[in-house]
Amino acid sequence: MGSRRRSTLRVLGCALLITLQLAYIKMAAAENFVGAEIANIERLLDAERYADADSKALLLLEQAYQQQKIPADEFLSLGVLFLNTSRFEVSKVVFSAALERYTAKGALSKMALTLLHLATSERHLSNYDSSLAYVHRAMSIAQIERDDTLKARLNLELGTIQQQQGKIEIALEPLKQALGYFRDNNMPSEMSLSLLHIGDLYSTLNQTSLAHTYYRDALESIEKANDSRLLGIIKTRLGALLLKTSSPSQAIQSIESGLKHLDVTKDVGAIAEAKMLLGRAFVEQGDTSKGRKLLQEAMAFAQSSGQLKLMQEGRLALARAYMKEQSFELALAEARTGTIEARKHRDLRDQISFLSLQLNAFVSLGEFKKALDIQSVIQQLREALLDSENKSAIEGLQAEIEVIRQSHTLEKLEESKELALAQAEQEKLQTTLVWSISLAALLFTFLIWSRYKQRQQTIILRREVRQQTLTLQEKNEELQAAYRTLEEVSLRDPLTSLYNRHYLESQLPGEIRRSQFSSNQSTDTNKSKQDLLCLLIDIDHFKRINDDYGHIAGDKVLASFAQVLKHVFRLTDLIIRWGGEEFLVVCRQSNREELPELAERCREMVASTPFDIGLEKPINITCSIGFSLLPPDRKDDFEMAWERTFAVVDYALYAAKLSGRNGWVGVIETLNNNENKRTPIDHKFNFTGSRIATSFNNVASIKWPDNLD
Ligand SMILES: Nc1nc2c(ncn2[C@@H]2O[C@H](COP(=O)(O)OP(=O)(O)OP(=O)(O)O)[C@@H](O)[C@H]2O)c(=O)[nH]1
Repeated sequence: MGSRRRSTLRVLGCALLITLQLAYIKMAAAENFVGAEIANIERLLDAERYADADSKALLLLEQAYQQQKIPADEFLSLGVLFLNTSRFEVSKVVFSAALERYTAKGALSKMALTLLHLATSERHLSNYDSSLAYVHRAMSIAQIERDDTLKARLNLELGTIQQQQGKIEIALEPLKQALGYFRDNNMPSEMSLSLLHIGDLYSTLNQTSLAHTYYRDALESIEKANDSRLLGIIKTRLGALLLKTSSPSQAIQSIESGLKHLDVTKDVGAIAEAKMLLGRAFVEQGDTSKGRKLLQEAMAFAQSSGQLKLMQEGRLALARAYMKEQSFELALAEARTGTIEARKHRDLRDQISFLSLQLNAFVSLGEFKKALDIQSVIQQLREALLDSENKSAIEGLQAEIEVIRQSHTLEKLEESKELALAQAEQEKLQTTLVWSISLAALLFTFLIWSRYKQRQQTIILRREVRQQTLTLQEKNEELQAAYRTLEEVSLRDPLTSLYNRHYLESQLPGEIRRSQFSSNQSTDTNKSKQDLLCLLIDIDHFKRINDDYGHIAGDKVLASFAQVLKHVFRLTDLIIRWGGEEFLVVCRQSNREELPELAERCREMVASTPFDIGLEKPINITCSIGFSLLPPDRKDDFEMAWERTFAVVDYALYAAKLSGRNGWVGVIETLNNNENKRTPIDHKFNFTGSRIATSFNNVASIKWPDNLD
């Protein structure tokens, strides 16, 4: 008997071991699969088969979503691959997936790193607002984590964004902060990159000798680190500077030497930038056809990777080349397109450059009236630019004045300290003299001295207390920022940025109490805006969208759907992603009579909005809505009121779906005396009667769920 039990146990043990091993092998196989796919994608990128690499990466992402298993670290490194090959649209999508996963896991450091990469991708695509938003989110995490290296890297990115936005003076501050940190911590590559960007700023400001010094420093710092990519970039920037000081042949030499370094690295983005510069240099030297060829090559790359800034730079150079060749009409066409693009992106400097070109072309064509018109537009733009630069400069000056004021105060303090010391010395001499005369004088001097000492002690103590208070304040602010970040993470749905049901649960009891209190307080005349309204909205046949176009397209529809809801409802209404493709809206300070109008506005807006899912044509969708007054009948406690309301709107939504979708059904209010026949909803929720509204023919045509059984 005993031996049989032992052998049964052994068999069970073996089975468990095999199951565990199989699960492990399955997991390892999935990871190996992702790893192998990423290696394939890397090979495609190396072979410059970008379109194939893009679609393979998106497919991999889709599969990961379907299996609901996103290996965040692998996707982070995949994103970096795309970022380094200037495929910014794809890198954005891949980083977003990794960020979603890291956010769910609460991995703060990884979140911050991914946010930084997202900021870089958005910057290259000239989406500066999003880029800045990502940097600020990452910065608050770096603060919580006290990660100074990350802070410095974020400052470097921040300065680069501001530089590209044309905010030259403002950009200098974060770049110098980053440089200081990298220098103190002996990080040559990062230091060199910061020096390079500061050099760029001075070059934009036409302070060429300062720019040259920074570029030289950047070169010196990188030569030790032997980083070909940076070496190449710095040499091309030096070339750009030489071009400014009108030495095209020297510029060509420097850029070509830079290109040699870059060719080894296969950094296609940096190579395109260098080709752009080389093209400009050839145009400047007079070899316009060679220059134009290089410019067009670089512009094609800028277009394919969505880099507007680079595209505009190329367009400007191309227009100048046409001017040199006296092809004024062609130059005019390029300059016009450039002006329109620059206006679209509110880039004043670019607008002025392109308009100046148009001006020259019109003068050359003898069209002086047009030239004069353009001249006055340029003048206005220059004033606007001066205005915005003045504002930045004034801010900078104010900061400088504050620093000078502080240093003056310190100097004064120092002087008074020296005076005090001299006085003490004199007193000491006198004391010695007096001491030799009488003991009483000695005692008197001792008293003065001890009082002076006491005062010193008090000053030191006060300073320490002030310091401690400051540190405490800083800690308090950091803690509050950390709380705010954590609250954001747990109360928002990452896909649509709408609040989730946890948020509703935290807000609703207060709202219900407030509504009940104000409707008890108010007279009949001002009761009109005291109701709470509840609408449950569900996208029709959403599963088909996932099945037909894929999960990523489904996600895009959900995100755009949330935007439509924000248009339909007021800022003060609570819009919640209830789950999947279901959304719940609670309207405050409303009147129950508004319910049908609101539901119809929402239904109509959704049905008439085209939803872009990345295909050639947008798709159309519809939604169904169930609604009710909140609460529909008795003024119960919060739990009862909310449970009953949700059951009613859910039932009404189900009825809307059964009655044909793309419509709404709901309860405006319940009635104490009922003259009409009770509907299935009255029976279901024990209402004496109710006022029902619907978008379908009439109340009698509604197909109620219970009628089906
Ligand atoms: N893309 C995407 N799909 C989701 C998400 N959450 C839920 N879904 C899908 O939404 C679909 C909901 O399908 P159903 O509940 O059958 O409803 P439906 O197809 O909209 O049909 P009706 O509601 O009856 O009109 C399911 O296929 C879910 O997988 C999400 O966050 N993203």
